[in-house]
Amino acid sequence: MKHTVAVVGAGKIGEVMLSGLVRAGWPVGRLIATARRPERGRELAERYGIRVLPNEAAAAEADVIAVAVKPQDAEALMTDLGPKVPGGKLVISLCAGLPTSFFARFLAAGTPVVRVMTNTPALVDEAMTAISAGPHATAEHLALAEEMFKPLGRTLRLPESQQDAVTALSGSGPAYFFYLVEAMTDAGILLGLPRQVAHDLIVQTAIGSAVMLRESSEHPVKLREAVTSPAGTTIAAIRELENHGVRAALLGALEAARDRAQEIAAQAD
Ligand SMILES: NC(=O)C1=CN([C@@H]2O[C@H](COP(=O)(O)OP(=O)(O)OC[C@H]3O[C@@H](n4cnc5c(N)ncnc54)[C@H](O)[C@@H]3O)[C@@H](O)[C@H]2O)C=CC1
Ligand SMILES: O=C(O)[C@@H]1CCC=N1
Repeated sequence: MKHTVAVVGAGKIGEVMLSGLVRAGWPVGRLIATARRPERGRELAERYGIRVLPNEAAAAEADVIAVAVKPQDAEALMTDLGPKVPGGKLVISLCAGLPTSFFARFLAAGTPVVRVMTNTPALVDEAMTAISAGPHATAEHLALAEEMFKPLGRTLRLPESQQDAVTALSGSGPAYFFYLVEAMTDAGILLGLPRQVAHDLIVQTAIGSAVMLRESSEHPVKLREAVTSPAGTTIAAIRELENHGVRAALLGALEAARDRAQEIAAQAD
């Protein structure tokens, strides 16, 4: 924790990351945020006691520069900031789609770049973070990225070629589960339950199922079979899911998310 980290573009995911680092005991004097709007900067400084600096000053002071702007804003940011990033810094990209080679284009030769895809459950220290080495990133740089993201949940090292799939699966993944909970709560209302009761029932069911998935050594198919009684209620519901092509819809949805990541990269090329 002797490193100073600057989160450039501390919006939703940047704040999730900063809040996790603060909870993990990263010294607040070693955390810097940058923000486009001054009121956003003041909000972050008040909420976390961290410093808020302009991009260039943040990059000069930090050893680790985490880029958390939208991919569509990355080119403007890097055109301006990239040439001003002093040598010897580690650049971590949190951006969906953009390859590390995109960032290398704007940075001094030899600047190490690491690509990270995390997710919002970092807010409750249950993130899934995938870390990939880009140009000039050594084992030491990957270990430093892990040191930053491990307190926020699980981390995994993967080749960068798998990052668009990771983005589709675990980066966007929380949204799919929230969407399911939303839809199942509506279903409970359709069946006559009060909204709050339906919400509480499905949230606890989601938590219980997630803990079983993590802690039991059983395959998900086995876990589902154990709920599915012959001629029972569950199989009646599963027939409906199959009739509506929910499995195929999920395959298509994740493919669309992966394709969108590739499109973002192509647009930045
Ligand atoms: N929201 C999520 O669950 C996840 C997002 N990501 C990635 O994180 C990045 C940010 O996403 P969000 O946090 O959702 O977006 P966001 O829009 O909430 O945050 C981006 C922030 O960057 C700021 N910004 C833009 N240009 C700037 C500049 N030149 N200087 C300083 N600040 C600047 C914006 O004002 C905004 O506050 C994206 O690249 C996205 O792909 C990655 C994993 C999960
Ligand atoms: O929707 C997005 O593009 C970002 C990347 C992963 C999660 N949110």
